[in-house]
Amino acid sequence: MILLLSYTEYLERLSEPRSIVDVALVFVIVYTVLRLVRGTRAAPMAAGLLGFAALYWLAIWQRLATLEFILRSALLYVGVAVIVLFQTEIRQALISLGNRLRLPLWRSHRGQFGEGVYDEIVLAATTLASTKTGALIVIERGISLTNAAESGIRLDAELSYDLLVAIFNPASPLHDGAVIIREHRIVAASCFLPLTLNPLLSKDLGTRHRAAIGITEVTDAVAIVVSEETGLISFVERGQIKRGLDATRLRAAIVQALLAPRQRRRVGRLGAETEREAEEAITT
Ligand SMILES: Nc1ncnc2c1ncn2[C@@H]1O[C@H](COP(=O)(O)OP(=O)(O)OP(=O)(O)O)[C@@H](O)[C@H]1O
Repeated sequence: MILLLSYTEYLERLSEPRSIVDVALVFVIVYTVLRLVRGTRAAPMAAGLLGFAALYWLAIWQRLATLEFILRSALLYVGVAVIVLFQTEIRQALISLGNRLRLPLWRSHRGQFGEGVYDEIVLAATTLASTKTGALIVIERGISLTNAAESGIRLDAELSYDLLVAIFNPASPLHDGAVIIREHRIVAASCFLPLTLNPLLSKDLGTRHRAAIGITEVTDAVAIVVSEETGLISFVERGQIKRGLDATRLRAAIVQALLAPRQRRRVGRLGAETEREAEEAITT
């Protein structure tokens, strides 16, 4: 519509309160989209789309009828292609938007895990890592993991270091697959998770790591992986994997992810301090 207005007419309309709201909304949307795609595989494609938009604008401005016709015809297909190619990112964006919009009372993770629970998970992960025992632990947040839990063996047991280590012991019939944690309980073990289809992931990452990334792409859960091959501990959130964490960093990542947003901001500063301390300890 704006493209049909003359430049001066457009500038005149800009001073109207409604136009100010209009421009502010567009700014917020563009800023949010850029923040969401930053650092993901969508970023280069977003740049390509901007190029497409710039070319389309040039075709209209310079009245290049053939180019404009071709680009206009391609618009519908570009729209469908964007939805198909970015389905993971769109799902993630909607989950994150939904979580932000929900009233605090509706949130199922309210930072009530208790410090002890984090320590049980961290201690189990580091013990398993020291013996190069493979493990996959998924922690539920706002979105229910009932479907994934139903693919495994239901436990509904109190979360403890001993139980986690016993489950992932290679001699245990439950060691294959993922453990799912809800609040302070182990809901199920030996669960099957959806694998990520992200083609940009390192080829070093096998199915355990891909399952961890997959579940965090389709839900807001976080996952902890212990590699059987390398003994490295990884933390996965929103499809992003942080590898080679020590106990301090793993704890900081779990605390940061599980606290309610308001507490998260406060502990974010503490987490940064803890990370700095850990870095200092490594370098000294
Ligand atoms: N879809 C899945 N859901 C849950 N767990 C899975 C899934 N696929 C594989 N696993 C787990 O991963 C194990 C195989 O890990 P694999 O060696 O292929 O992956 P990896 O990422 O290289 O891990 P590691 O570094 O521990 O070897 C399986 O024995 C099973 O426990």
